[in-house]
Amino acid sequence: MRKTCIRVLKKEGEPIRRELIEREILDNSARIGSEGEYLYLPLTEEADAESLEDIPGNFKVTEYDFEEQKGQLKLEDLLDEVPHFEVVGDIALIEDDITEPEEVADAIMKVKKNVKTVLAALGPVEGEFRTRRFSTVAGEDRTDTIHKEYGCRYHIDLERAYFTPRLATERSRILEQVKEGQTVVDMFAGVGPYSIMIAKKSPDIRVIAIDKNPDAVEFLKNNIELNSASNVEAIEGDANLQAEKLGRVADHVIMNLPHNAQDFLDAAIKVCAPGAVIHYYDITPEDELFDSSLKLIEEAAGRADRRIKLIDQRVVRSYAPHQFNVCIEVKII
Ligand SMILES: C[S@@+](CC[C@H](N)C(=O)[O-])C[C@H]1O[C@@H](n2cnc3c(N)ncnc32)[C@H](O)[C@@H]1O
Repeated sequence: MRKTCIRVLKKEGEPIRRELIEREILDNSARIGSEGEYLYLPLTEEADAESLEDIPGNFKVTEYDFEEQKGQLKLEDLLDEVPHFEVVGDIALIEDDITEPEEVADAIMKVKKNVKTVLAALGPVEGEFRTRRFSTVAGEDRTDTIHKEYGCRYHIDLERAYFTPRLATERSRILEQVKEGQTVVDMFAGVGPYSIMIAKKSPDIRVIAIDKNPDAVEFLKNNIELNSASNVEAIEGDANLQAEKLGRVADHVIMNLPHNAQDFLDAAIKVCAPGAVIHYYDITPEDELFDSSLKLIEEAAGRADRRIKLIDQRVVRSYAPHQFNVCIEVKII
């Protein structure tokens, strides 16, 4: 069957495949095509110019003759309405406001053969450590799993430490910016998805990964071993106190603590070598996406007699109605 699709170099295909899945526009009824150095990723009928906007990477929208993904059962065949859910390792996560969660969980396990457990979130991400509680709706009664992302493996317990697969593309975007010989300070490292992926790029990159949650740091240390990423130094503690001790070592500072990152800006700036880049994440309303956060960064730099140069500001993903997860990147001079 001939379909509209994305043509991308094989070596650059994975982030784009993930992005299409996240945007729910990868057509599962067709088998991904492979010819020479290219992959052909089939698009759903819903894919249009708007849904393809801002996908990072080099690709071309074209047509291709796909083989059908034979006999593949789809969630749409089993459910009147397919709710939003995400998969971490072999665990599917559904929201707590779903009507008939057992029916949804049953359908997910029938269609997604790799899913062994379906958990329903009992509330939003909360508290200092940004964790959530879950109840088991179907399958094995556990909250830990191994998640694979860009060739790295992460052992995660979803109740004990924060993790989302929805930032995979964003993490790879940061990865592109880090060069051999540089030092990265990941101030809120969690179980290590930014730190480990960056460290795996080159043994000549030094990563200092800080987190206050002792459970997250336990998983981070395991994941450093699991991925043989010995160039990551895991530090348990408060990012303000730990960063203070480091001096001006960083070429990149990752501040992935939306809602609260502003409380750590003074320490972040102190850790920046001249010309270092701060990757600052926030959750902001649609009518004020970047300006307030940028002002906070500028004020913090001023307090340290440093100047900033704006490099980039972008929406990473939508977070809630009229609210967005944004990333602001500034050079600290
Ligand atoms: C949104 S999560 C991000 C985790 C990780 N960067 C990721 O992408 O999965 C924020 C992390 O900051 C940690 N955290 C919260 N307050 C902190 C503090 N004062 N110092 C260091 N880490 C902190 C939490 O434990 C949590 O793991």
